[in-house]
Amino acid sequence: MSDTLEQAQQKVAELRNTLNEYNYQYYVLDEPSVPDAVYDRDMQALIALEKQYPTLLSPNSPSQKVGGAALSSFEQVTHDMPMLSLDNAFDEESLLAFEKRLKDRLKDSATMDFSCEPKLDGLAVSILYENGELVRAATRGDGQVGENITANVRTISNVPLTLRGDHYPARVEVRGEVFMPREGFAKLNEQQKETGGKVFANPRNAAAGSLRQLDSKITAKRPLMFYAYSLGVVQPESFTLPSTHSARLAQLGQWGLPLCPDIDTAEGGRGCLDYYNRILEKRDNLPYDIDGVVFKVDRIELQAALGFVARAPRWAIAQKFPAQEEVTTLLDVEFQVGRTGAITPVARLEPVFVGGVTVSNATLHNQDEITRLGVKIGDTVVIRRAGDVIPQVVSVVEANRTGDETDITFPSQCPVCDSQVEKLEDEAVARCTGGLICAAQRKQALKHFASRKAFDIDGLGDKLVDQLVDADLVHSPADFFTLSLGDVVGLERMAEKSASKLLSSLEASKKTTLAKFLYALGIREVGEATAANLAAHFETLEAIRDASLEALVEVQDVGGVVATHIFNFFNESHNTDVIDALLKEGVHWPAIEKPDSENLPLEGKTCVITGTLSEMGRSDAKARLQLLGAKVAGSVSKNTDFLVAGEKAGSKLTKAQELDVEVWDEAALIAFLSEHE
Ligand SMILES: NC(=O)c1ccc[n+]([C@@H]2O[C@H](COP(=O)([O-])OP(=O)(O)OC[C@H]3O[C@@H](n4cnc5c(N)ncnc54)[C@H](O)[C@@H]3O)[C@@H](O)[C@H]2O)c1
Ligand SMILES: [Zn+2]
Repeated sequence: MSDTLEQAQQKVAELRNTLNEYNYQYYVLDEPSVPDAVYDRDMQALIALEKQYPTLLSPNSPSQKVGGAALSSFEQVTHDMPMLSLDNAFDEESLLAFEKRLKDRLKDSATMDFSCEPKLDGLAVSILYENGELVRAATRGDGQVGENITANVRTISNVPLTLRGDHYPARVEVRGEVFMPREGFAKLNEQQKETGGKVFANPRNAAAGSLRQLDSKITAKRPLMFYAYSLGVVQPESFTLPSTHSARLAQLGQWGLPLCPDIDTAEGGRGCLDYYNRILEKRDNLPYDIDGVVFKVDRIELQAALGFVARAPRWAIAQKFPAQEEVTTLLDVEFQVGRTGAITPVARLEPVFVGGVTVSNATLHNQDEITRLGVKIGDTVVIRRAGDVIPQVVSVVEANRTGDETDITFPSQCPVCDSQVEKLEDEAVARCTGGLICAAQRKQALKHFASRKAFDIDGLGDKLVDQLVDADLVHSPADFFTLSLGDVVGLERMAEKSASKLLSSLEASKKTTLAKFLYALGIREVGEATAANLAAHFETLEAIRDASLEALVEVQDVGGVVATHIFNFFNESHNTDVIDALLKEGVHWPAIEKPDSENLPLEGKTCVITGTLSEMGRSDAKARLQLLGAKVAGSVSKNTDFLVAGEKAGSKLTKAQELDVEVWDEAALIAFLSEHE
């Protein structure tokens, strides 16, 4: 390094300023502005400079202090014994160097035992028990003074309010980590999004934000947990405790304190490295976030001989895992159309190494998420990649804004097929409405069209649809009907016999029903039953095409959302072009004769369907019963006129028998239908 002292001084001042600001955001506001990896790099740079230029060292440097401060809104607690931080190791060499330092200092080269513990990513808490009763709990704060959070800690379900057994010190302080398991974190953020509450960047912030609440009723609703990892003050001093840290942890366990199930012991630095690798491998499958592992000299006597430096014990070290969060630049946003038409904004990133791989794309989920993040193109963004989960943009580093960033505009037209994009008010997802022609949705739409309950085209399975699309022979359903024998025979594994069979089943499928035709179009949320109701209600395709939203909600089982899907579908000209092409190819159906509603055989009757109907399927049965005037309900009551019970019918059948409701088996249903349809 060729820094002059003056340059170094300036750099040190800058780093201290930056780190103090990061500390404030992280410890006071519980809202870090940068990922830990960025903080750790700056801290390591500061430590290196202070080592190189010892005259620059100051007790006020962030490298010498335990980060954090007690908020004045809480009552303050002065710790009887300071709550310190931990030194960090970022690679094998620094861990082995740590072991060597210990041996040199102890002037003893014997292999040492270490207590090995996952480094839970939450916040340190001190819990004081007097005569076995929880009397006080506090945060670490600046290490000397913390915040009194007794009422909040009492709400954490696995923190015992009284110790087990009858042999414990009159006064004992337990230290450990309060954290939020991943599952609870994900649920909490879902809820917060729904209710417009604060969405947390990661489980550590969620834990800190939840614990440092002035209203403990809020804390009580948060899925927090506690694991103990050390003892603080113990009185009377004469109370006999085990002579190793690991045995003391076991003792805490006997008093009823929860311990992390993955703690272990190891021999020497090499043993520690084995443990590190073992836990690293498990990391993604653990139910909670950890940012590394902690190694502590196991024998208390040796710990005492080693002592402390300014902000951390000499006898412990945290070996950090590769970062799961990093910063990078958002270069652009592209919009991808999924198989169901859902449009997802994808962030194109300056490639960055995070979570063990180089990431150059991350999901932005949807428009609401873009709005929530307030993210713009050109921003410095925090990316998170944990396990196999798709990388996410978690926040924007606003401090890096230059003013040249540009807004992200969600397309109003599908980027693949140019059809209108539909976004319902209470749905997060925007969708392409060009279901029949959108290349992104093509295979899915065509497979649905050919399927049994739709056009029921014999011999046209999913694989063949893939082949036809890949060979560029079919773009929309109407193209099926223009296929020539030559087209089909040209495909791989297609003999002439099966090709001509396919053409004749295509021909046969042209004769269908209006209900099947509507179902085959693949309109969102229009299943068989809805399609049948639409057909019965409107009778002709023209009437449905021209129907207003108001007219559509008149149909049985059609609510506002489904009506909007139908309305938008028929108002997309790409779709109506395909429909016209299908009709031109000769697709037809018999006219519906309106049954005389006075004389509908099941008018005014309510029925329930349960069990497995092997011949027709429940939704088909439902649609057909509805066409005959029946109301199909979900549960059996005394107002039920009859129950259709297929195989393996359960509680509904029992209930019907109890209430003396008439029961039809599938054969009875089929007989009734064939007589009345
Ligand atoms: N992103 C930011 O802006 C920002 C700001 C400040 C700090 N940080 C992060 O916090 C770290 C520094 O924080 P720190 O001073 O709390 O130190 P630390 O997190 O590196 O280590 C000390 C803490 O580890 C925790 N811990 C978990 N398991 C433990 C165990 N088994 N035994 C003992 N302790 C255990 C305790 O809470 C303890 O206070 C930085 O390395 C950085 O990753 C980030
Ligand atoms: Zn499209």
